[in-house]
Amino acid sequence: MEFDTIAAISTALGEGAIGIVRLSGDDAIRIADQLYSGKNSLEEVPSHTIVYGHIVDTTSNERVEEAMVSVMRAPRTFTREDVVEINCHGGLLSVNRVLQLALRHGARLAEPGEFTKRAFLNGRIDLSQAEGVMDLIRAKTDRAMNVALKQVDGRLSKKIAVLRQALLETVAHVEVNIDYPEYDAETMTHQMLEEKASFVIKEIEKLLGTAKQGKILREGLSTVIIGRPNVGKSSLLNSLVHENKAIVTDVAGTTRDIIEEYVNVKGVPLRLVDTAGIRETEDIVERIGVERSREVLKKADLILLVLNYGEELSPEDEALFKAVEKMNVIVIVNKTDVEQKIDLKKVQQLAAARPMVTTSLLRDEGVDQLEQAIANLFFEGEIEGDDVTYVSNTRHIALLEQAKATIEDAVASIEIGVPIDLVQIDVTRTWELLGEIIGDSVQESLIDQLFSQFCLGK
Ligand SMILES: Nc1nc2c(c(=O)[nH]1)N(C=O)[C@@H](CNc1ccc(C(=O)N[C@@H](CCC(=O)O)C(=O)O)cc1)CN2
Ligand SMILES: Nc1nc2c(ncn2[C@@H]2O[C@H](COP(=O)(O)OP(=O)(O)OP(=O)(O)O)[C@@H](O)[C@H]2O)c(=O)[nH]1
Ligand SMILES: [Mg+2]
Repeated sequence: MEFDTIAAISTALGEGAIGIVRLSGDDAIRIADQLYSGKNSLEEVPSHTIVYGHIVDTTSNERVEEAMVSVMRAPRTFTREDVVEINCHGGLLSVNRVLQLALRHGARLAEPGEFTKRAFLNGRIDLSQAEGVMDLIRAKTDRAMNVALKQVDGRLSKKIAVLRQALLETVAHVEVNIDYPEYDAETMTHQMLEEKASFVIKEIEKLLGTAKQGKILREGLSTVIIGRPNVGKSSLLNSLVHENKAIVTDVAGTTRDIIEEYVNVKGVPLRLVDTAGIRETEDIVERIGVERSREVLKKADLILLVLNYGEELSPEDEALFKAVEKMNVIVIVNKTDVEQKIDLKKVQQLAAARPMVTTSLLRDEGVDQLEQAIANLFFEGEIEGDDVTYVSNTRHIALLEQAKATIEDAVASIEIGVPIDLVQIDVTRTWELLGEIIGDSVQESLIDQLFSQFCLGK
């Protein structure tokens, strides 16, 4: 495909040792050569070499920068187009000046994600790999990074290709039977179609089975701290974040609204939410906070329920246990440094099979056990093996679910004896839905939207 030549700063904006201006497109080398002054013209240097020289403002004939310039000719490049990377001194102004010069000489400022988009449009990577690139940039833990890296490598793409091939074969088979009945092609019987379909269903289920963990790795585990006023919820957030983010006081009702923080707990990324203590309240501001607390509660993946070691269990505490009955809960009994009033046996009963940890956040005790409990809950016995292909992207999950429903429709139709050429419509649709994951048959507007979420220069 042919596009215009784009340019952008591809390194983080700010001061750094080196900043890179990247150009891609048919004119990349010609444009860069106009700014470049060195031993040879860039048009003459062999592909995939880096050369030393200066960047010159031709209007004033002034040396703007000292640079190393990489020249990479298509198609063995990130975008499959000619690519030039100008490595400048990493001050914000100098990198910007070089970019401005490139734009003046005919390059167009790239849109966010446009380099990666070209890698996709030029067929070097498919859509799920491109989405992996974005996840890679955003990954907050090593595990999340490994998942993204596998996706960039095309692990998911290959799985999808196998399923689509199986579906395509059945469709082709039916077509041959319909169009050329005189050929003695083996008739695609209902049973054969059903076998292929159940293979596809099983594989989709396997992929969807990884979705929960995959999504957690990618987006973070939505974790909500709840408990009566003053039990130490905000102190807990601060301990896990290892910073004082939330205001802690001895006044019950200190936290009025919701505080959110990202933390990495032994490889598990948490989106940690501190709430206003859930209780009946007269204060109208606080009441709004309490209502919002109840709302976030509904969407949580994990609840940290905090109790006070120095107080007897109250009906409110028991109500909290009830409110989170069907959820993932870790019970934390805090303030073990004060005199015990709580009945731990009773807590154990209420906690049932859920993990329970005692802490003194004041003395920084028990936090490690708590972190271990969180990690165990999500990775015990299921540390990812190399053979697991995680599905972590909401778009992919939705498409897999639709594909599964559609192929299940096909199976249901087979079972009630619907003619095979009608069943085939569902099979074809399933093939299309799976194709959307890798970017086959997706609309241009969706592609634009997906890539626009990237950073500038990627
Ligand atoms: N300086 C620099 N570093 C970078 C990038 C970049 O664009 N520039 N990348 C940008 O994200 C990443 C590397 N990703 C890349 C992926 C593929 C190709 C590439 O040229 N692929 C060719 C084959 C190259 C070969 O085998 O020699 C291809 O697939 O056809 C380049 C970079 C990270 N580091
Ligand atoms: N003795 C003792 N005090 C603690 C401990 N953890 C927290 N506190 C104190 O308990 C008080 C309340 O702590 P917060 O973290 O603000 O409690 P909270 O649950 O967020 O309170 P609200 O936001 O008002 O609902 C503060 O004075 C803390 O210093 C602990 O382990 N031992
Ligand atoms: Mg608080």
